[in-house]
Amino acid sequence: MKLSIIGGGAWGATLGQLLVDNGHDVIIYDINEQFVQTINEKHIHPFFDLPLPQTLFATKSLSEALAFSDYLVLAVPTKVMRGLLNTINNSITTPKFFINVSKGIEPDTSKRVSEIVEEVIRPEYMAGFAVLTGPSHAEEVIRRKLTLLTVASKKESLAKTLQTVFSNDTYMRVYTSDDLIGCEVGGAVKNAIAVVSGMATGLDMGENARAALITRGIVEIVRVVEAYGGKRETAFGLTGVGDLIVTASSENSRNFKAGKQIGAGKTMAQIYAEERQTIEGVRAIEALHQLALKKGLSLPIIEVAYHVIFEEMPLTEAITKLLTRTLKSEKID
Ligand SMILES: NC(=O)C1=CN([C@@H]2O[C@H](COP(=O)(O)OP(=O)(O)OC[C@H]3O[C@@H](n4cnc5c(N)ncnc54)[C@H](OP(=O)(O)O)[C@@H]3O)[C@@H](O)[C@H]2O)C=CC1
Ligand SMILES: O=C(CO)COP(=O)(O)O
Repeated sequence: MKLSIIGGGAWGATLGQLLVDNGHDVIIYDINEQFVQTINEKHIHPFFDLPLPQTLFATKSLSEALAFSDYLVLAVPTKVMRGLLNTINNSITTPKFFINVSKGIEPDTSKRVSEIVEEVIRPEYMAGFAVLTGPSHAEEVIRRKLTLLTVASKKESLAKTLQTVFSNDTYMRVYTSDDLIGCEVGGAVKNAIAVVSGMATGLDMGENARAALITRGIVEIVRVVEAYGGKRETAFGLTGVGDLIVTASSENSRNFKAGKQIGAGKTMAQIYAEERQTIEGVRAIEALHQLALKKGLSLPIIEVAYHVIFEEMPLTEAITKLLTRTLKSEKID
């Protein structure tokens, strides 16, 4: 099959290698001239300094990427997603399948990527939508380490096709799901919880506290998944708990590392100045804070992060706020 990857950063370029390993023809589109050159001339991953397949080709031309195939893998940060989709909508001339691999929720609108795609792309050019997500640090997939993902779509046939396209017998096994909402939401909320887990680690609160945050974070994932109309069971699968486990305590996670730096006293401005790569969790915290207000959801861990990051509340004060809430039963409601 032919596929076009839109965004050649850590994840997009890694998926490029996976798809070439699986025997597909791939083009990567990225706005970053240096990334495109690195992929085409040095055959090196732009972030990891590891070899990429010689047949993996990158371009700075969106029209070339759109003309190449009918399958668009959306691998850009969610903050540029709407703008990019508008450009795509103005350039496409044939229907496309959209496969989102980014993880986030749009602040202000509280929209998931599937909703943004549906809103922006003219219906006659929308062949189908799927999300491919789960616990998958690019740092490991690029080294062909064993990884399980889930592909979800309202169209069962599309999910099944993509399951075959992305799976292989050596390091990648893909499951299907019919719960598009649950899968999309899990990936976004776990990033927010990973930031808080990093904060606790940066503050040297200990492993008990981190386990507590991760476990109570699962409750917040469940609440958000259900608030969007997703299934509770999805929150406990690869795209929820699975992705939370891999993100919320890993030095490979940009979200966890950003949280750690906040815990150690850095401001977001300092962190952004030092980190080239996408930190989705901070934007998710803003979006989820707004969602909690709109829908009356109880998301205390995410609220703590919001106070610290967006209202400059000292982290220790935010934690006291969390601990002095009314005592209650552990059950998920
Ligand atoms: N890294 C990982 O392990 C995983 C990441 N993801 C998700 O994938 C998404 C992308 O993450 P990741 O690859 O890590 O991020 P990176 O920051 O590594 O890469 C993003 C890439 O998109 C490019 N880009 C930005 N704006 C545009 C645009 N308008 N058109 C085309 N390309 C653009 C960036 O270029 P420039 O640098 O010039 O801005 C950069 O090359 C995120 O939502 C993330 O949560 C999901 C699973 C795993
Ligand atoms: O989504 C990821 C792993 O599944 C990557 O997480 P980070 O963006 O925190 O690095």
